Amino acid sequence: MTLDKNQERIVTSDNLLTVSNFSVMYDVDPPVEAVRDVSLTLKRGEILGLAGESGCGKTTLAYGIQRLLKPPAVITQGSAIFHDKAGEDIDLNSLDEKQMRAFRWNKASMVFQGAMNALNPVVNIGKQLGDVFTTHRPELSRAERHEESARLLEIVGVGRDRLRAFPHELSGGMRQRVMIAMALALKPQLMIMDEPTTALDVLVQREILQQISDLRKEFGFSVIFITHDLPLLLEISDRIAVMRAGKVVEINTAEQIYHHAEHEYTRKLLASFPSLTGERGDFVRGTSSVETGA
Ligand SMILES: Nc1ncnc2c1ncn2[C@@H]1O[C@H](COP(=O)(O)OP(=O)(O)OP(=O)(O)O)[C@@H](O)[C@H]1O
Repeated sequence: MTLDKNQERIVTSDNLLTVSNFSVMYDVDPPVEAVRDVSLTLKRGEILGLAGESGCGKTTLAYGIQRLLKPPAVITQGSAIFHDKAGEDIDLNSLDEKQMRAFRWNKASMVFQGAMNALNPVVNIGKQLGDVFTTHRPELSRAERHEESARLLEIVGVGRDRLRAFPHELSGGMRQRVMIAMALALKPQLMIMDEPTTALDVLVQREILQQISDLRKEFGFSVIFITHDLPLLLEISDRIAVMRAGKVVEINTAEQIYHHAEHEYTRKLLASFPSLTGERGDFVRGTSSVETGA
């Protein structure tokens, strides 16, 4: 990867996140070992897809990394280390609640499935975006907040002219773009997206994903993208981690996963998507994919 001159000395590694031996249990009767001894790394600027059938632990892993899990979930072992671009290694386990909240907005943000429904229906979207800056960038003036919010709406393809729109005046796709704008507001280094476009129609979904892929090149953030839509992951991911029953059974580039899957379960998963196996099965990777050298 190329580094700009100022960063050259402080960025020590190409990895943004190192997850080691991470396990999560739901302490119910009988206990559910939802994530079992997962280790993986996320590179700077890459899109890592988390694939696997419903219930395999994708969401639990992502929430666990972000310390968003609530009881009965218990992290039973392992660590997640964030390699900040300022050169510091942050052990997410060591942060208290307040530090973790700041971390979540500033360094790593999250877009959930159905996030668009989380917008406040009686507050216009410009104000809702502006509130992110009021809370986390109190040094900005009102005019600067306004300009930043407008710029964000522009880059996610909503348009600055919608600043005063209320959520109900926007389509589902547009509202989801607003949520992505919020997640991008503080220029995080990591975005975790959990089925962020599942509720949207296929064309809108593809358009938004293409945009995310372009934006991460422009802004240099990494993405962990969760979905059970493997064909979609093959299109947009640089690498894919396949999960089964709480474990990562295979992790490799999208091309390798598609053409040379090593694990029998990965091959089975691929075969379960007719669009990948029939004559029309060749998936087309967008021009936006990057070579990670993984
Ligand atoms: N609050 C809970 N209490 C008990 N078990 C839970 C709880 N939440 C999740 N689980 C279990 O943990 C396992 C992993 O669930 P998780 O939601 O992480 O999977 P997933 O791969 O994200 O599935 P999906 O794609 O359906 O969201 C499943 O067996 C699920 O039933």
